[in-house]
Parts: sequence; structure tokens; C-alpha cells
Amino acid sequence: MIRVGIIGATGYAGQEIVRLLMGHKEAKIQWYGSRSYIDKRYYEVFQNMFQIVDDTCLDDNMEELANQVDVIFTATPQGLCASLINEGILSKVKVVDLSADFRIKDVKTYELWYGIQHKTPQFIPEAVYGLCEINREEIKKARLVANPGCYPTCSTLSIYPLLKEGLIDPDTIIIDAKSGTSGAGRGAKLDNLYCEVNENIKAYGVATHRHTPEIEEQLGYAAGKEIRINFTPHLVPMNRGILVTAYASLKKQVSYEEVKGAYDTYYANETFVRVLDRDVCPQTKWVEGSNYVDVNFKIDPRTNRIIMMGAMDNLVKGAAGQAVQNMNLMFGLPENEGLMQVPMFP
Ligand SMILES: NC(=O)C1=CN([C@@H]2O[C@H](COP(=O)(O)OP(=O)(O)OC[C@H]3O[C@@H](n4cnc5c(N)ncnc54)[C@H](OP(=O)(O)O)[C@@H]3O)[C@@H](O)[C@H]2O)C=CC1
Ligand SMILES: CC(=O)N[C@@H](CCC(=O)OP(=O)(O)O)C(=O)O
Repeated sequence: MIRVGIIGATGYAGQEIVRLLMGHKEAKIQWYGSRSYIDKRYYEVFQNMFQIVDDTCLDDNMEELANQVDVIFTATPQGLCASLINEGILSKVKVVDLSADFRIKDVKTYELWYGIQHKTPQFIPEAVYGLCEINREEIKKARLVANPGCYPTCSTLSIYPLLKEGLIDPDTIIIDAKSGTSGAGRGAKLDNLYCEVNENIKAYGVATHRHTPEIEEQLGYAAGKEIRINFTPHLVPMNRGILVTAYASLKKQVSYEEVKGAYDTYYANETFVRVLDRDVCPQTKWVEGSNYVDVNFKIDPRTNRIIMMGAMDNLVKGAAGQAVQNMNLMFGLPENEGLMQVPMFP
């Protein structure tokens, strides 16, 4: 049994890790870390866990935690993991960080976009970006995994095959993305009040969203050069789900079969990336509660541009599901263990 500790178990992403691990055959949670609910029963924070989890919430003492578990998930605000981690901890325990602290290789870029000073930049080079379908072999050997952001996961997986195969011009990519409000976490915020969100849709972070450099870095690796994109997220009145619609110019005229072949090259053997049938557009409802990302595309011959689409659950493949997938890889377990939930519909 892998012994698991979660720092930030009382947030949306942390709770989703707990939910998924309840169905995992090889993992047992030993530490439900919190800041505000120390000594409270976990089920008192989330009553969906009543008669399922009886444990009490503990603090965020990573030193102590590292002596008791085999893997730590940090599902905490930006900057916290970087401030707690050290060599002694990493020599004892594997860490999967759900925040952005170790995702961006250039520390100055991280500090600029996140507005905080990185406390442990010495660990950035060894951290592996945990996009399982792309970095699988490196993840297996890692002791520190940077779990990707929700928008970057959906955007990168939707666009990646076309950049790798050189079918699109990397400097023409525009990403329009929409997210449910659980993406913003459980903390009370004016922007996420019912009256602000319900019956409403709005863009935010236009040309300034902190996921922009993360997406640019990952797509840049696929393109083989530095790139710049336009990325516009929108908040939509639903609990879960991310929908990406991305646009790019094709480098030449291509057929449906050629592009489908590019997607199949990378995803035909992937359990969690489903390339949908021709003309079927991904929908968030078809992936809700599951670790799947549904992708598809449509060529517009009038403009010689291509529209790439992706849908996933921000809390599962966009956070907790991918984190568990990373843990499975790091411990040599079947990659899909605990992750085969069928999407909920309707
Ligand atoms: N929500 C999503 O869809 C996604 C989230 N993420 C990332 O996951 C992380 C968690 O996000 P999310 O669950 O949404 O956020 P929440 O606001 O829902 O939860 C934050 C968690 O962090 C804990 N926490 C806050 N401050 C501290 C502190 N100083 N010390 C210890 N624990 C602390 C909170 O504890 P308490 O409640 O006890 O105060 C809570 O458990 C973030 O980095 C986020 O960017 C990544 C991808 C998607
Ligand atoms: C709807 C919403 O507010 N979404 C969050 C992003 C989700 C997230 O969790 O951020 P990381 O992936 O970087 O950890 C936002 O736009 O800030």
C-alpha cells in the first residue's frame, strides 16, 4: 500500500484526490492536511464523505508528514509548496504539486506572472511537468512532479499533435477557453457569488492570464521554438468542466484523414485522450467526473485554418485525476488505477 498525505485536502482539488483515492486499490490516505480545519473530522468539512472518511484533519507540517508517507500531494495556493519543500523532504518522499510552483522552467517568468518570489528555485530544473501522455518516461523517474494547470492540460492536448507534425503555423494560435467555477477553488470570492456567475458569461484575465506562459512553454517544446499565443479564459455558470476552442493557420492544404492520422499517432494508445468521431464536437458533460479529455478538430477550407477542440473535467484530468495518474506512474502501478470512472451524464 502506498501511504498518501495531502496538504490542502480541504480544498476542491484536495477533496477530489480524496474521492478518487477511495476507489484506489494500492493507496491509503494517512494525512488530511488543512489550514482552517485542524482537529476537525474530514467529513465535517465535506459531508459527502460521511461514513466514508472518519479521519481528523491535520496541519501542513511537511517535515513530519515526510516521515509518515510515501507520497505527498500539495493542493494548495501558489507559493506554498515551494516554501515548504527541501532536500531532506525530497530524499524521503515523492511530491506531486498541484500548484504552479514548479511548472515553469524560467523562474523570472514565474515570478513575473505570479507576482511572488520563488522560495526554492533550485528544485525547478529537476521537477518534471506531469502531463502524463507526453512526459510519461520522465515522470516514472521523478521525485518532484509539477502537475499541469487545468487550462494548459486541455489546451496542450488539443493542439499538440498538429504542432509536432508541423501542420500548423505556431505563431497563429488563438485559444478560447471556458471554465466552470470550481476552477477558482472553494474560497469565498465576490466574483464567484451565485448572482455574479449564474445566467452570466464573462472573459477574464484577457491577455494577462497566468496560464499563458505555461501553455506557451509546453506548445513551444512541441513546435521546437519559442512561441506566443493569444489565450482568453471565460467563466461560465457551471460547477465543473473546461472547454477549449483553439484556432491556427494550416501550413498547407490538408485532408481530414491527414489530420486524424496526426491525432492518432499520439493518442491511439492513450486511455484518457479520446479522439472523437468525425464532426463530433467535445462537450463537458461527456467527460464530467472522469479522467478523460475528449478532443477533435474541423478544417475550414475557406480560410485554411483549423479549429481544435477539447473538453475535460477541471477537477479530474485538470487536477486530481492527473495527479493520481502521475502517482501511479511514479510508483510503477497501472496508470489507470483508481481512474476508470465512467463520465456522469446528464
Ligand atoms: N480547482 C481546480 O480546478 C484546479 C486547481 N489547481 C490548483 O490546485 C491548488 C488548490 O486549488 P483549489 O483546490 O481549487 O483551491 P481551494 O481554495 O479550494 O483550496 C485550497 C486549499 O489549500 C489550503 N491552504 C490554503 N492556504 C494554506 C496555507 N497557508 N497552509 C496550508 N494549507 C493552506 C486550504 O486549507 P483550508 O481550507 O483548511 O483553509 C485548502 O485546503 C491551487 O494551486 C490551484 O491552482 C490546479 C488545477 C485545477
Ligand atoms: C475558473 C478559474 O478561476 N480558474 C482558475 C484556474 C484554475 C487553476 O486551478 O489554476 P492552476 O491550474 O494554475 O493551479 C483561474 O483562472 O485562475
